[in-house]
Amino acid sequence: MVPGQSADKRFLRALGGEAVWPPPVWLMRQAGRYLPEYRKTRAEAGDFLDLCLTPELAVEVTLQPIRRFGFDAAILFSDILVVPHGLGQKVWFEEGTGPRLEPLDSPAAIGRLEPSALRERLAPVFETLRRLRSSLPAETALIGFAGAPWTVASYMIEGGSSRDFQKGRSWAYGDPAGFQGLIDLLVEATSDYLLAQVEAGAEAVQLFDSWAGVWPDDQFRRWCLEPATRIVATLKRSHPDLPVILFPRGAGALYRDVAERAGADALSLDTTVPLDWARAELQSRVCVQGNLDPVALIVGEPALERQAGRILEAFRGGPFVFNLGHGIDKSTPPAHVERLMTLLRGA
Ligand SMILES: Cc1c2[nH]c(c1CCC(=O)O)Cc1[nH]c(c(CCC(=O)O)c1C)Cc1[nH]c(c(CCC(=O)O)c1C)Cc1[nH]c(c(C)c1CCC(=O)O)C2
Repeated sequence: MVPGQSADKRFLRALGGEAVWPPPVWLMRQAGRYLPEYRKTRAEAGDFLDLCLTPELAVEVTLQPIRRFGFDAAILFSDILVVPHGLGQKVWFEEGTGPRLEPLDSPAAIGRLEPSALRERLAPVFETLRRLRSSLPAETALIGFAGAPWTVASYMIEGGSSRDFQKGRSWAYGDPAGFQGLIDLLVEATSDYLLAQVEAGAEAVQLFDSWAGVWPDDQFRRWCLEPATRIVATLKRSHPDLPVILFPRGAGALYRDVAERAGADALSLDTTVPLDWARAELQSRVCVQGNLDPVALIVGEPALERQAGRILEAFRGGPFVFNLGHGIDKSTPPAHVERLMTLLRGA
């Protein structure tokens, strides 16, 4: 058990391999701009990074979707880009353009990162988790998270979002040893960051590899699968019972390699993963989580019931957590989330 973990929570039982029915549910990006109460707190905070690093506000926005919908798990409110911030890279969020970073453009710039400062710089995140553990309902599990090394590296190198991550991929092909240096640094920083989250009260952790789907298979194994495997191993060395969820978004057929080799307890499936294949090849090995198209949730009925129904039918009888295939969109009507919860609780 991880510190203070309670194994009777439905979400944790599913991650442990039980077929829990009706299935536990939470939604990626469940705290966010589709909620009016989030927009209000966000306006008070000013800067997005301040919202992430002010425990009082981060606790409030984490709890907002729990109060409204009663999800089985709360995910820490933060962002994957607090890790570059914790390493000393300049990170800011611009209205309309999304995240911006001072680009890391040389091996020398990697040398200037400060892994030893990360725990102190991100101390407010751990305080947020401690407060959440004492304020969440007894049946609600608390999820910690981090971005996976490749996805975080891609933002660090590009200096923000990108369509195809050409700079990061070019570095990996042109100077694999140098790029490995950055990935290794991120494997260690991410493992340490997640360990600190667990010590502060996270009962499960999810690793988001949102851009895992851009690589040929050999590069995927080197830059996505291997780093994730190392992080899982480090976490399990200190906390053998800590459930770990991996989200190699867009990995396609390579999801099976992840299920077989990474040592994770659960895989979060993106919207394109075929249900029958996932049931046979993935759910036989790990708990699966997913994978409703966020657009079906924007649209609502009748598409919502049809799409949610297919997923429930496919994964019933095995370890399963209902979720989206990617984060909830800001244009989603909260009433559609309400409708989804009614459907799921009556499954
Ligand atoms: C790639 C990535 C990021 N952040 C994250 C990922 C991986 C998951 C994915 O692929 O969606 C993960 C993330 N970001 C956020 C959370 C909070 C927890 C949750 O509710 O799930 C989580 C788990 C809050 C956020 N992170 C961000 C917001 C919106 C900021 C705002 O309120 O203006 C939220 C609620 C900002 C952010 N942060 C990031 C981007 C690209 C953006 C801009 C996009 C946008 O504006 O919607 C980086």
